[in-house]
Amino acid sequence: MENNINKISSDELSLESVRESLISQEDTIVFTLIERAKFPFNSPTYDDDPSSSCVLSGSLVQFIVKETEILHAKVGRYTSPEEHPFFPDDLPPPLTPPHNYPQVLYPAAASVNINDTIWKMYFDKLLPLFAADGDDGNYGSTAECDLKCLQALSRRIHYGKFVAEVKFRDAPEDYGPAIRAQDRDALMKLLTFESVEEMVKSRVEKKAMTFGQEVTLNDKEEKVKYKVDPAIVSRLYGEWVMPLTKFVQVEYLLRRLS
Ligand SMILES: O=C(O)C(=O)C[C@]1(C(=O)O)C=C[C@@H](O)C=C1
Repeated sequence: MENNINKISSDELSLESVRESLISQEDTIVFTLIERAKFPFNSPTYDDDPSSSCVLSGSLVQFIVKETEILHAKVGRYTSPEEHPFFPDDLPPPLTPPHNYPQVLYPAAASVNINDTIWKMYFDKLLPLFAADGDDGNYGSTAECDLKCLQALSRRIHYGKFVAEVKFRDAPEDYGPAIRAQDRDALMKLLTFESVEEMVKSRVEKKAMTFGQEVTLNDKEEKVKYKVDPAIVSRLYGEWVMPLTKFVQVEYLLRRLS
């Protein structure tokens, strides 16, 4: 079962419980990448200037993400402190009754949303690394897979807010002076654990091997094939997911005492 922070009250929050959630979210990220890799690149999905016969004002993927977020906003998705829309402007209010989320985060956390950066990273850097060249015409399904990847990455990266809150509560005497001095470098140093990062990279590579292994009944098959290159998943974490999670932590902490 997904380790959801909402089931954890503010008092039970610990570095261990938050790290457990990050570990569980790795599975979601690996599975969503595997699903996206079933389709080729399908470049018309990303065409900002679709043909004049098309009534969409942006790309197909923008349309799918925006319209899905409008629907999800109506059912209260973005009232959860774990969820961040990619197109936050003009979202409708929830039609569903409000949910009482535990107040774990400092209120200024709400202003931290780095989905623009995540969007660019996903489409400019990551997708070209793992989507095979080609066009099979399944643009709607492709955009739906992109949406799932983006949501999973955004959730994981913004989880940095919870990690930062725990770290602050565990050592206010260390973090307080750096926050008051608005010293980004000092905060980054305090919250970084290189040995943990190495473990995360190895684990996600192993998960990509385990979950994405092509299964055959031919025992003589010599070379095992993977649906998404495990080295790319490890690189995704090392170059983008963890640095962006740390960036969110710093942004959160800078606002923690304001
Ligand atoms: O586990 C932590 O302490 C985190 O801050 C999370 C995380 C990560 O993104 O996985 C980020 C920074 C640390 O250097 C190690 C790991």
